[in-house]
Amino acid sequence: LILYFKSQESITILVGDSGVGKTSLLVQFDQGKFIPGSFSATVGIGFTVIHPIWDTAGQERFRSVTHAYYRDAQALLLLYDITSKSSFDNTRAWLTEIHEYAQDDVVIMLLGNKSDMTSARAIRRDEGEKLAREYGVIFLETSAKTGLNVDEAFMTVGKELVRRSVQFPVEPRLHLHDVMQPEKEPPGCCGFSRN
Ligand SMILES: Nc1nc2c(ncn2[C@@H]2O[C@H](COP(=O)(O)OP(=O)(O)OP(=O)(O)O)[C@@H](O)[C@H]2O)c(=O)[nH]1
Repeated sequence: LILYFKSQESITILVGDSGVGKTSLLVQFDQGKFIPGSFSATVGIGFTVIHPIWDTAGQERFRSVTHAYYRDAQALLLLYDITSKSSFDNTRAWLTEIHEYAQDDVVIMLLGNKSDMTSARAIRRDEGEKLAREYGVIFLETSAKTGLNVDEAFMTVGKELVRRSVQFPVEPRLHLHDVMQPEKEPPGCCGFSRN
């Protein structure tokens, strides 16, 4: 699970089974490139200076830590791997957990990742669409490898957050300086004003 802090003090987190491509998707969005191979296990909560990202590696033993973060998320990207039926089946459990711990008005997006792997596909696009309809969430198929729909996914979430903030303005719940070490923040990073 990764926490991704973006402009306007919105917090987006990526969730989904291990290996579905959460880190790869974020790297593709952030740096516009695909770095093949698994990322070395990020233990506990890590930090990258490029953008403020917390990565808790999506491992079971960190679950209690990650539950606390659901509360502060304005948006959630829930990923499955289109070549892995179990990762797709588990999205229901993730959605249950999200509904239990996240805010009621959180923006949720279901992403079928690795859509470039057409010959190994195990989940049809319409199965993803159907699940998304059932839960009333937005759906896209993405590829962290080719970049397909990666920007669109983050942009769609951003637009939805703006739309909702116009309709239902709320005070930000978590300030960046509550969770970041000031000396690690690059000047002008992230469009936040510190107050
Ligand atoms: N072909 C293809 N491979 C991908 C894609 N996204 C990720 N991968 C590969 O899938 C593997 C897992 O990707 P990660 O980004 O580490 O997955 P993760 O969800 O962050 O995994 P955890 O950190 O264990 O939770 C790596 O070998 C990636 O290179 C994709 O869109 N297409």
